[in-house]
Amino acid sequence: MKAFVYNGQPGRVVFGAGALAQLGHEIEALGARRALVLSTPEQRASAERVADLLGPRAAGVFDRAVMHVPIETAREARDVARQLGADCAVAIGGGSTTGLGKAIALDSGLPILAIPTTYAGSEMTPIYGITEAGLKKTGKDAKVLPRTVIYDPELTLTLPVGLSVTSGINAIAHAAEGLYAVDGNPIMDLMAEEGIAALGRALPAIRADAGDIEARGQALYGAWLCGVVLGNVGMALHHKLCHTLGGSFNLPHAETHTIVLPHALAYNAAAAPQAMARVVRALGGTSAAQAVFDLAQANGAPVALRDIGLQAADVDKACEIALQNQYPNPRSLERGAIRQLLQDAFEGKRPD
Ligand SMILES: NC(=O)C1=CN([C@@H]2O[C@H](COP(=O)(O)OP(=O)(O)OC[C@H]3O[C@@H](n4cnc5c(N)ncnc54)[C@H](OP(=O)(O)O)[C@@H]3O)[C@@H](O)[C@H]2O)C=CC1
Ligand SMILES: O=C(O)/C=C\C(=O)CC(=O)O
Repeated sequence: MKAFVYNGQPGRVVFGAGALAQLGHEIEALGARRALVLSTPEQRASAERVADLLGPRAAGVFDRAVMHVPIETAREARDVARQLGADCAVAIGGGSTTGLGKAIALDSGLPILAIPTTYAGSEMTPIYGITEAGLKKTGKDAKVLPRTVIYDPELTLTLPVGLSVTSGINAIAHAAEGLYAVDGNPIMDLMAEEGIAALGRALPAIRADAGDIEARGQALYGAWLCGVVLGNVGMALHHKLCHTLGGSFNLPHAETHTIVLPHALAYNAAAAPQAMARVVRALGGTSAAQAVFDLAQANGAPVALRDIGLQAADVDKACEIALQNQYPNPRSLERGAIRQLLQDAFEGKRPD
């Protein structure tokens, strides 16, 4: 076995249908007395439910979370947290809301209690992202890792099937890249394979019945494991491409991950055969790239970048940006092959 470094990250998880009922106990365990509840505008009702459960421990609701954490929103939320004397942030929602909690924690050190309702996995990582003047900057800081995570599958029953599938494949992407990360390790490999397998089982079941609580639980379990992998090891080509396409062309996050992942895996296949074998073991089939493509297509997800807003003229520009500030990757980035990868993803070709 090759040498490796493993960093265990602290964090408490309360998991199960109905787990939201544990919120009061968990807030008390954090020693918090004035929690600021965060949500997107559309999920305000969930935030109010959380505030009701917190009773006198709720300092207020801030419902203006948006994707990629614009600095203006982060500043506004930080001001509100200060004015209300908040000593904790409770984030209920997807990666956008957790990301806002992280922006507050980065500034103030307030502990975060996260209640995820998508499969993005941000709640398991010390990674934050803030967008300023159209540029998203990401970084790592232990302060932003949520102290407690409540995974309650009941809260995900309203997540539309289409988003469930693409968000689940966003999670699979974290694990798949973790399998060939430069700083990967056998513990993360175990979690990655188990996380991919859980999502591979759950997504078709959710498509068949969005109210299947067992499948919703499997999906959250998979998202948890994949999020841990993202939080522990580095990202590679796939995440770089997605950050380029999301950041510079404003493409939707989970859909972009879903479309790009099969092509990134095809690009890396020969350079990372053991990683590919684990993905195949988790999803079935004979090729990791095709297994992910088929999972997406069979469950109604978009497979072509042109269908989610990328213009043909943007492909060259995306290629140029993706080649700058490269993330470590098992296969070196070759301009012609990356251009072809993007073209294939643009057209929605099934990888060979
Ligand atoms: N730092 C990290 O480690 C990571 C960060 N991220 C970041 O997180 C963001 C993406 O996260 P993601 O979760 O995909 O995006 P969002 O948090 O924006 O959620 C995606 C969609 O899911 C909907 N939704 C969420 N919960 C529910 C629910 N219970 N019922 C119905 N609809 C729901 C939201 O609807 P509505 O708009 O109505 O609220 C939204 O349209 C990006 O900014 C990404 O960069 C992602 C992964 C890891
Ligand atoms: O951009 C961030 O907030 C940090 C990481 C991610 O979004 C990971 C991902 O691309 O899903």
